[in-house]
Parts: sequence; structure tokens; C-alpha cells
Amino acid sequence: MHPKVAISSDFFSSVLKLPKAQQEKAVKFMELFRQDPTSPGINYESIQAARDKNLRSVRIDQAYRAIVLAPERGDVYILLWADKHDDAYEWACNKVLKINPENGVLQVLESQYIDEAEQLRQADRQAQAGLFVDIRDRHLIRLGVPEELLPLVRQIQMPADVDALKIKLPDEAYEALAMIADGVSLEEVLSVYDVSLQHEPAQIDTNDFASALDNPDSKRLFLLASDDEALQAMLDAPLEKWRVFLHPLQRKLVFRDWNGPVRVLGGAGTGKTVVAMHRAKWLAEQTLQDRDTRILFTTFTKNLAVDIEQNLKHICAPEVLRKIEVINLDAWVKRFMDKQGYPIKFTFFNDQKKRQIWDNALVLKPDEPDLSESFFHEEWEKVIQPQNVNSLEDYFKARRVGRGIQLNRALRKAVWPVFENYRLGLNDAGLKEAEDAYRDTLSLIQTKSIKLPYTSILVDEAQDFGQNAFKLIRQMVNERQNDLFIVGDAHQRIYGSKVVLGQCGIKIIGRSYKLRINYRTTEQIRLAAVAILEGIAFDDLDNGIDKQIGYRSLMSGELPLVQCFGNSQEEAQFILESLHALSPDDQAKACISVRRHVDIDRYKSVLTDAGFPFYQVDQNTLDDYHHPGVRLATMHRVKGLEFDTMYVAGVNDGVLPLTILNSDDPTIIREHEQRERSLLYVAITRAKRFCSISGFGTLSIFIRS
Ligand SMILES: Nc1ncnc2c1ncn2[C@@H]1O[C@H](COP(=O)(O)OP(=O)(O)OP(=O)(O)O)[C@@H](O)[C@H]1O
Repeated sequence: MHPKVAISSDFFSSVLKLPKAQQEKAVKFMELFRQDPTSPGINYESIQAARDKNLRSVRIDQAYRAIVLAPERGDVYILLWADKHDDAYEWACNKVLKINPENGVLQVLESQYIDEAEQLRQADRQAQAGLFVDIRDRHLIRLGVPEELLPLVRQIQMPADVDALKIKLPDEAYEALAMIADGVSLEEVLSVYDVSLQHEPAQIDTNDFASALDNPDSKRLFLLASDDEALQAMLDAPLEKWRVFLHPLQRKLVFRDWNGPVRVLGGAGTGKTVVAMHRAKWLAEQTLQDRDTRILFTTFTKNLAVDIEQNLKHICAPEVLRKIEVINLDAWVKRFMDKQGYPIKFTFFNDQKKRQIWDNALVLKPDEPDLSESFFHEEWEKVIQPQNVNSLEDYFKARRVGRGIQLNRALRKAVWPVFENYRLGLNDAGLKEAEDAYRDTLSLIQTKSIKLPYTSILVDEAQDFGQNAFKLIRQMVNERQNDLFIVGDAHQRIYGSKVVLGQCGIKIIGRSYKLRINYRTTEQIRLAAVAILEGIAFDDLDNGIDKQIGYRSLMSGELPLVQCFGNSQEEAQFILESLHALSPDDQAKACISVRRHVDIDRYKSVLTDAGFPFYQVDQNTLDDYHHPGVRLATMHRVKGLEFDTMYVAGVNDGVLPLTILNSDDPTIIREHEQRERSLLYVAITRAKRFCSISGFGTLSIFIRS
């Protein structure tokens, strides 16, 4: 029997911090270690001062050491850390690896917190009735709290105190407690971690490290070295842990059959796209033998589809990749209809031709009632399009719930010619709005009984798709196991309007999950972004409300900087100075994001005049990391992207929300403002480490304190 060898996620992080020469040696050592950890070339030394007697040190070179868990019993070796000799020893002296007796997960504990907990225990200072008084010790342990650290949890009195546990507890335990403290039901928390309190757990041998490594939840931190593909993925890009180390809920969503459509929600940066990509890979691997079938991965924006395709290349073998089609829905529809002999020319919002057609149609506007032009646009988007109203008869029957102005039969008859004429104008010009294109495609598939090759469809950015898009998607794959996997976040809805999946034939009941751990932004940035949306109720893409509770980022950093400058030059000056303080590498990982194209032009001039390198990321360009210089992009364009540093600029009164609206319909005004808030939320949540939010003159109401 070969020994069981594993490598911890921290090992990769620690290697990245070593000088280049030692990085290479550490990787070489890892290769030797993984081939044969008992090789005579590896000399295990005990660490006298270590509390965990299973920890050993091994030589990387004269000055550098790796720390390995090599228990006496069992043939198990786990590579944990690499550092300078003394630092490596110090790391080891402060660590204890334990197998959780209730859930069998291998956990890394810090000795100082074990001591702190022990002191509390001895001084009998544990609170009698803390915040988690209703949860028994055994159940807390089952949720991931190490037995040794229970006193730290018992002394927590208030929800706000839970944050102190962030650095003291293993991530899974902290996450579970933070969710409970925020008001997520215990039932939901248990389901996230697949934990049941009803049954006795299987007998767990707390010395059996080999079995602990096989526990799916240990895979969040430990990679079995026999998994060549995963190891290669980590060696290629050790920073990109998403390629291998998944959160327990991410794993649960990815690696199993689902008996119908699954919906995954989650705030910005919670790994929705990551889950969907791993899921696509898994589904493609399951159907590899079936040469004629395909997995479709579709998105709302073209750019995200390109990014996803690039990322899939890093985790999929070529034959797996060939099974997955990645394409945004509009492009799919266009390609499909072209092939069927019904070429489509899309027309989008603000298209000049489309405006002209509107102008022609609005000539037929009745004198009485005197309705604004925006009324007609809104009526089209809210009533005519969603309900497929094609004739006056249809319009008489259409529901107009939530529309500000009442229209009786006579008034509907009076305004109808405008819509009729607009539709005729589109037809004459051979143009299709996306909603019409989806509807036509659906109807063609149905009438011709066209069989598509998809066994599964994955949908990203689901919040921006409308009803017709989802009806089409439902039709594109048969109702079957693993048919649909939908990820989205209504808080980031910046294009579409609310949709109810159930009304599009997509039944997700019992298969709805929420990712809550933010892997992108610091907690400080996340909180600043969430504050923009405070008090607004967002939907869950079905018939419910998606509450922003229980979310956490495990990273901490500086508070976002919110500033109001006297004028635009002062704001630009601040950004330039701040950029100058960054290294060229870091400048390329920074982005200036603004609401309007005129602001893009303004910043282009500022940067050009200052001779500062920049790279504009626009509709037709991707964020190509080969280009030097700060990135410049609109808030719409940064959706789906991420940057170490964000300068969200020009957040002024009149710019956010943008005053384009001359509507007097309160629903429309509210929706517009909500979308603008979401846009700012999207922009701020692109920041990984630092975010500056600024404006000049009068700040936007969204950030005025
Ligand atoms: N398990 C993981 N381990 C490490 N990093 C992860 C993990 N899952 C996701 N990430 C990282 O978190 C960041 C956000 O992931 P992703 O883009 O999938 O989130 P998202 O929910 O789709 O975000 P958004 O909705 O804001 O676009 C990315 O940098 C990704 O690599």
C-alpha cells in the first residue's frame, strides 16, 4: 500500500511568499514528497517545542524548511507550510491538527486560542447563557467548532461579538456561527454543511488521518496528492485556489446529480460563477461517452462568456472542454436562427434606428389623454412585451398591475396605434428586440419540434434575463435530471426586470441554495457595498425575497475611502496621486470606474495629459492582463470583473441615479433608482483589497452620509 499524501491549501500560499529560488526548490521538494514521502532523501525532524507531536520539519535547503504532519500511526503525510527555518518552526509550534470527533473533518487549530479557551474553562468564566445557549456542545462541535475551543463560543453574548471568533475558529465553524448570529435558521445552516443533529454520527476515530482526508469537507483545505489534475491546476496558478479548494456548499452543489433545476443565489463575489464552472466540468465528465450531447453554459453578457471559456480551459481536459459550449444567450439565439434560415438583427436600448422608429410611432400619440413619451416606452417594456401583446384585443385583456396610470377600454384603444406602429416599424427595418427574438426562437423550436443536443444548461447572471429568455431556456433542454443550473443575484440586476422562474416552467422548489462566503472583497468593502442597498427588498428570482443576512467575507482590510472633492480636477488629482503610489504591476490591477461614457472620456484626457498608462475595457475589449496601466471602464462594463484596487469615481448628484428619466410613474422611478443602486453595488464589489468612492460638488444621495 502506498502512503496517503496530501498538500494543504496553506502550503501553496506559503510557497508563493518565498523568494523565487526557494519557490522552485519547494515545488521540487513537493514532487519528491508526493512520489514517495518515505524516500531516504527526506529527513523528518521532530520539533521539540511543538505541541502537536505529529508535526515534523523537513529540509527545502540550508535555510528553508517545510512542515509536515506525519503521525506515528497510519501511513499518512500532509505537507502544510514552507518558510525560513525559524519562521517555519514558529508556525509549527503554534499549530495543532485535530480530527473533529463529531463530523470527522481535519482541522488546523492555533495553540494560543486553545490556551485562551483553556484559561476560560479553568477560571470557569464561561457564560452560562450565551448567544448559542440553545445549541448543545455536541451540536456545536458537529457544526465545526473544535471541542477545545468551545469556551470561546460559549462566552459570546451578542451577535456583534461573533466577529472576534473569525481568526480563532476554523472557517467552517465561524461561518456557521456567524450565519446563526445573523438570523439564518439553524435548519438552513445545517443543510449548508450537510449536518444532521438528529442522528448519531458515525463512529469517528480521531487518530485516523487517512479517513479524515477522505471526508469531503476536509477537501476545502487539503488536496490529495494523488489527484494529478488538481495538483497541476494548483501548480499552474497557485493563487487561484478556486480551481481546487471548494467550500463545502460549493462541493455539494457541484458533485452530485440533481433531480431537476437548481437555483443558486449569492451576493457579489460568493463564487457563483466558480460553482457553475465546476458544475459544467462535472456534468461534461459524466456524459463524456455520449458523443452527440452537449452542455450549454450561457450568460447575459458576451464578455462574461468569454471569461468563462478562458477559465474553463484551466480546469478542463480538452475532451471535456469540447463538450461544453459557452455563449451568451443573444449570440446563441442569433446563431441558431441564422442556421434555421431566419436571420436576426437585434436592436438594443438606445440604438439610433430604434429611436427613430419610436419617434415615427409617437406621432400617433393621442391628444387626450396627454401622456408623456416615457409612458409609452414603459408601457411597452412592462405590459406589451412581457405579455406578448400583439393586437388591440390582446391589449384589452392585458394586466396592468402596478402601472401608475389607469387605462380603460377607450383609452387603451386610443394609445394602441403607437404600439402597433412601433412594431410595424421594427418589422419593416428587420429588427428584433431581444424579447421578440427569444419568443420567435421558442416558437420555432416548438413548432418544428427541434431537438437540441443539450443534456444540461447552466445559466449565469440569471438576474438580468427576462421571462421570455427563461421560457426559451426551459424549452432548450428536456425536463430531466441535471437539466438546469441557474446562478444569479437580484442585488446585481442592472439590465433586466424581476422574473419568476416558476412562471417560466422552471420548478426549483427543494433545490434552492445560497452561497454566503465572499471570496473576493474584504469585509469592510462588502459592508460598504451592502449599505448602498439597505432597506430595499430584492427578489430571489422566484416568488420570494432574498434577504442579505448571514453573508461574510473572511478577509479584512482598510475601510473604503469615501470623499467629496471641490471639482473634477481635484478628484482626478487624488486618483492620479494614489495611482502613482502603486507599482506598475499593481497599477494594472487597479480600475477607475465611472457611470457615464462622458466620464470615461474625461478620465481618458486626464490620464493622457498626465502621461499615465491606461487601458480602456469597453464593450469590445476584455481585461487583458498583458496590457500595462490602470483600467478604465464604465460601471456596467465592470460587472463580472475584479480588481485589487477600485476607484469608483464621479459618484455625484445627478449622475447616480442618472437623471435620464422624465417618468411620473412611481414604480418606474423606484425601479430606476434601485437599478442605479445595484450598479454602484456592482462597481464597489469589484474591489478585492481597496476601494475609493468619490465624487465632486454634491455627492450622490447613495453615498451622502
Ligand atoms: N472556493 C474558492 N476558493 C478560493 N477563491 C474562490 C473560491 N470560490 C470563488 N473564489 C474566488 O472568489 C471570487 C469571486 O468568484 P465568482 O466570480 O465565482 O463570484 P460570483 O459570485 O460569480 O461574483 P459576482 O456575482 O460578483 O460576479 C473570484 O476571485 C474567485 O476566484
